[in-house]
Amino acid sequence: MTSALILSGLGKSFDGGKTWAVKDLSLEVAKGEFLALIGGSGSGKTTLLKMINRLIEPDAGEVRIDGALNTATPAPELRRGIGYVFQGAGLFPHMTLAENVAVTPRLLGWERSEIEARVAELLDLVELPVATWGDRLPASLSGGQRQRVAFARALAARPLLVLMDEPFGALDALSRDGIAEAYRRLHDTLGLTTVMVTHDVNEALLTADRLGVMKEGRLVASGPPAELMTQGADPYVHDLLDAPRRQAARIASKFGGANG
Ligand SMILES: Nc1ncnc2c1ncn2[C@@H]1O[C@H](COP(=O)(O)OP(=O)(O)OP(=O)(O)O)[C@@H](O)[C@H]1O
Repeated sequence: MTSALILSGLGKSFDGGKTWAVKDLSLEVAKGEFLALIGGSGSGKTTLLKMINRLIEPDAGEVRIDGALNTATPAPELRRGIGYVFQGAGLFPHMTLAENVAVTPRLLGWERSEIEARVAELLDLVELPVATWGDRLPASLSGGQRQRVAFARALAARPLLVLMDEPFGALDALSRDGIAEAYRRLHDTLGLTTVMVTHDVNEALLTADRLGVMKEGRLVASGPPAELMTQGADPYVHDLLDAPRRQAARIASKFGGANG
């Protein structure tokens, strides 16, 4: 079976080769897989993600999507075929929710009736039905609602590959949890392939099928959460994945007796 995504020897330097934000990175993502990229600040996660949809052009290596080089298609066209969700939603403030969701289908020249049906379907899917919510402007929504519209917009043109950069970053812990779960259901129902960059190790552990751990531009580990947590060969990977457990233990020891 063709992988959804193949990265081979990918590299990016922002200073003419003195240092590398991403270095010789190879990775395959299977169709239908949900991969979370974690790692410290500045480890190259966002740079890697943006090389997939060509918001950043690599200095080394190549990216294949469904077997085809991502350079075979002009970048704007390539991006219309890939869902992209980033922190803070990035909705167009002067457009209604329905217009925001319709942006890519419009650019692709879909029929008006087809666009309307798709917008209704997606706003339903993210539980903001078009009859009630379609004409609202983004400013009148909560952060979580805006983020749900951002998912609807990213999925409007039926991409099979979705890239997400800290998609839940601006939300409070409760909304974050609910929306991460809701997105995971969408991922499964629609048969998507998702690559998500996150700082939140808990979220990565709970949402993803596989984790990719980055450190100083390199992929230092990759595998299902359970495997990485138990093997823990690399001390950095172990420390990173063990952080939620250490926090839980500290909370338990601080408050454990409070409820009897
Ligand atoms: N446009 C740019 N120009 C120069 N340097 C850059 C640029 N974008 C990223 N970098 C550098 O590349 C390295 C990797 O950055 P990147 O944003 O990919 O890391 P990250 O893992 O996503 O970090 P964070 O978790 O803090 O968002 C950093 O050292 C960063 O300063």
